[in-house]
Parts: sequence; structure tokens; C-alpha cells
Amino acid sequence: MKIGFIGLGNMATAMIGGMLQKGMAKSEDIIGSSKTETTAEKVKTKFNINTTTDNTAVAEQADILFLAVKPIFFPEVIAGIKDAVKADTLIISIAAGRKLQYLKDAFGRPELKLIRCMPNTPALVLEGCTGVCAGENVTEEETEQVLSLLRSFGIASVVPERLMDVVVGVSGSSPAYVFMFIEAMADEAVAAGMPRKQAYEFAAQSVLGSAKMVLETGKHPGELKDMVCSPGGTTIQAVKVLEEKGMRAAVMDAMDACIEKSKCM
Ligand SMILES: NC(=O)C1=CN([C@@H]2O[C@H](COP(=O)(O)OP(=O)(O)OC[C@H]3O[C@@H](n4cnc5c(N)ncnc54)[C@H](OP(=O)(O)O)[C@@H]3O)[C@@H](O)[C@H]2O)C=CC1
Ligand SMILES: O=C(O)[C@@H]1CCC=N1
Repeated sequence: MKIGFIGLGNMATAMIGGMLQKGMAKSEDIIGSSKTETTAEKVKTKFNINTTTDNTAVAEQADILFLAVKPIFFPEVIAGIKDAVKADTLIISIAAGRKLQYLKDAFGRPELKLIRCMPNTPALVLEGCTGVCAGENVTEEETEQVLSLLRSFGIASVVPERLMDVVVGVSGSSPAYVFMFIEAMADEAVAAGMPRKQAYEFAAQSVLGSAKMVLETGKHPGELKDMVCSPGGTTIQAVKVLEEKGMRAAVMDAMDACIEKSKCM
């Protein structure tokens, strides 16, 4: 089975890296294309996969074909490959905002098997999170096949298409907010005298451990927060400042902006 990627940028390389690390695909089974020779060469060297700048060559060979270019390039990319894809190829868009109906209209081939998914870059370290919705021609077995491929680099679940923009906000884009939080914590640790490398390590490990507690204890995040806040202690002072500065509202407003942008892309 050949897995094709059109677009070899941040997200495609995170997914390829995850699939190879997990042994879900062999390097000889992955082919990819990019706009420039420079990227094609770089990705070829990094993963030992076949790469090209010829999208049609990838589209012709792929049994599973990921469309991993920016949403604005979808019209030109699809126009270039629509007659080359095989009728039984599973075509998976990873673009924010591009609806199944858009893909159906752009390909103009009603028989094609179209899927939309929204992964995130932690796929690179096998901790990805992917939402998936499948078009009408895709069977349950094919959806399961795609889910197991995506699960090679993290969790993956089916969501109704109306929630795909929410998936962009809560997992597709959210690593950026978390990286900002880690960076800010590390900056203050540095301001208070800690060496920078150690500050990133301590901040990141604390985020990792906290996330694991939410996932593994099943406890409400508020209860876990309360466990840290000793009466009259240090943590509640930090919590008070975060509430005064509107941290929760800032996160919710930021996600609202992200979800709205996804809706109108
Ligand atoms: N980054 C993320 O965290 C996530 C991104 N996504 C989605 O993934 C998609 C890609 O995003 P991202 O990886 O960040 O983008 P990048 O800008 O990192 O990569 C885009 C890739 O597309 C290639 N490309 C551009 N035009 C063409 C073309 N005509 N033919 C073939 N390849 C082309 C570029 O090639 P070259 O390098 O040669 O210019 C580049 O390799 C988007 O649709 C985005 O919505 C989804 C989830 C998370
Ligand atoms: O910023 C973006 O548009 C893409 C989609 C989700 C994450 N990155």
C-alpha cells in the first residue's frame, strides 16, 4: 500500500515521522511531493522516502493520499491531480476549513472516497490528536483503516463534520497556545534566575505531567487544581493573579477567534 503526501511541510513531516517511528509504514511505501526541489530533497534525505515536485506522480501511485498543502493552494493542487487519482484511493484532506462538499466539488468526480481530518504537530512525538470525518463513499472498514493509520502517532476519533472547526481550535492549533504557555513560564523562571535549558525542561515536564493526570486519573481539572493549592500557600496566589488577568476568558476568546477563522477559510 502506497501512502502519498502532497505538501511536505510542518504537518506532513510530523505525520510521516510518526508513521515511520511507529513502523506503521516503511519508508519505501511513502511518496511525497512539494512545490520546490529544496523541500523535496530535504524531506527525502530526512526520511529516506521518495519525493518529487510532480503532484500527479504521487496522486497516480497513492492508495491513501494526504492533501497537506495550505488551504489557499487547494484549488490549484486539486485541479492538477483530479484526473490522476484512482477511483478507490482514500483521499484525505488535512486542511483547516476545507469542507467535504468543497472537496467533492473541486474533484468533480462523485465516485471518489473523500475524508477530512485535522491532526496536530505532536504527531511527530507520537502524541498527536486527530479528528476525522468521512464522506459518503467511504466504508466503515475504510474509516477504521484510516483511524488505525492516524493512531500510529497518537489518538484519533471520528467527529461529525460540524465539529471539525472546533477540532481545529481545541487540538489542531492548540499546541501553539501550549508552547506559548511553556515559553512564558520558562521566561519567568529565567527572570528568577534559572538557566534557560533547565527552565524549558521544568516547564514542559510540568505541562506533560499535568496533562497525563487529566487523562489518567479521570478527575475534573478543577479538582486537580485544588489538590495543588495548599491553604494559605503559594499556588493560590498565582491562581488569583491568573483570574485577575482573565486567563480563562483569554483562552476561550482566542479559541473562538481560531474556530471562526476555520469556519470561513
Ligand atoms: N501546521 C499545523 O500544525 C497543522 C496544519 N494543518 C493543515 O496542514 C496543511 C499544511 O500546513 P503546514 O504543514 O503547516 O504548511 P507548510 O507551509 O509547513 O507546508 C506546506 C507544504 O505545501 C507545499 N506546497 C505548496 N504549494 C504546493 C503545490 N502546488 N504542490 C505541492 N506542494 C505544495 C509546500 O512546498 P514547499 O516547501 O516546496 O514550498 C510545503 O511543503 C494546511 O492545510 C493546514 O491547515 C492541519 C493541522 C495542524
Ligand atoms: O494555523 C493553521 O491554519 C493550521 C491549522 C491547524 C494548525 N495549523
